[in-house]
Amino acid sequence: MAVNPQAMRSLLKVYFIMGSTNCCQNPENVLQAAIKGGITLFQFREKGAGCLYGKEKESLAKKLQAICKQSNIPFIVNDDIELAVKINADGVHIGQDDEAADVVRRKIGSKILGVSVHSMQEAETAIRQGADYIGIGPIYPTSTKADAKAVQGLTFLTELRSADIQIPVVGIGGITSENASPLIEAGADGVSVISAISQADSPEKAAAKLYDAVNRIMRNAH
Ligand SMILES: Cc1ncc(COP(=O)(O)OP(=O)(O)O)c(N)n1
Ligand SMILES: Cc1ncsc1CCOP(=O)(O)O
Ligand SMILES: [Mg+2]
Repeated sequence: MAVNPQAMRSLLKVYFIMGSTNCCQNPENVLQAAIKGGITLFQFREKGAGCLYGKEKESLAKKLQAICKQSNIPFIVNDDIELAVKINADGVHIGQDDEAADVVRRKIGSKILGVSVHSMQEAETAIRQGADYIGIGPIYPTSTKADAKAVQGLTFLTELRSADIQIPVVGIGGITSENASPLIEAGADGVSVISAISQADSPEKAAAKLYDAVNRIMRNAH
């Protein structure tokens, strides 16, 4: 763990994830609007059919990183540890099919490390190997990730919190401002979304709605 858990929890409230293939508009404009709306953390996830590679990917990453920097939004890179280190991103997010968390921790030093987990065993390993937060999901059905695991609802999150595992947790998969409530009530520290913001007519309004919903639910739940 490299980041203070309380600070990490605040950053996870509205965690926007996006790459060029997720946007119907220019990704820079989408990110700028999402930041105006109130997102608290950003993950660059350049992945899937038609995505950018090499220099083009790096160039977009740097543009989006600069936008985040202007507003003090930490910039996380999905999967690509080399890119994250090269451009000095604020952190990385890895899953179970990526490099092991302890290996990644050694490569990134004190940057933020997020790990996707789907079971108690994976969660315990991620914590032992230095994760700052874990991502769990898909909570609801999603069409954004073709190879997503089976929908898990709130079962695993509930099991995790019942076992008194306190690591910061963010939920992912099919989350909107309308269905975020049970997730936060079950103990998540925030929501991570792709399409709810990137596919919205107004990414700014969509981000603001999510921000308001999460804060309202947290006030009532805790
Ligand atoms: C916050 C967050 N949670 C989960 C994921 C999914 O990671 P992973 O399972 O490695 O799948 P890909 O995103 O790499 O396709 C995530 N990216 N972010
Ligand atoms: C990256 C990822 N990992 C699990 S579900 C998912 C996709 C989330 O996208 P959306 O918020 O559009 O359902
Ligand atoms: Mg991954």
